[in-house]
Amino acid sequence: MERLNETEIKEALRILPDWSYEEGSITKIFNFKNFKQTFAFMTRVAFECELQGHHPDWENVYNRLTIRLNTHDAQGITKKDFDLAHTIENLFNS
Ligand SMILES: C[C@H](O)[C@H](O)[C@H]1CNC2=NC(N)=NC(=O)C2=N1
Repeated sequence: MERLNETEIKEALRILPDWSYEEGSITKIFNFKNFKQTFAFMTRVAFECELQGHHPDWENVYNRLTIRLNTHDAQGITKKDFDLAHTIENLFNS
């Protein structure tokens, strides 16, 4: 899949609240009430990742979840990352 350039990435980020482009990934920090809520959300995300064949680099510390998305094969950001970011947002907002 084709790598997006920096202008395309900035443009696509405009409709993704609190996501930013940092160090080769698109990233967002999610905060929850507690660990259980956080891990429940991670589980829902994990099933979607399997469906999409695309997976985040993520880090969980108690009620905080940092998600970073990039495409290894393309060595950058592709539409796959934005598709997954939108899926994650939809799950977060439902
Ligand atoms: C072998 C497997 O299909 C690849 O490693 C997939 C799986 N999940 C992936 N996830 C992400 N974020 N980037 C990839 O390039 C990627 N590639």
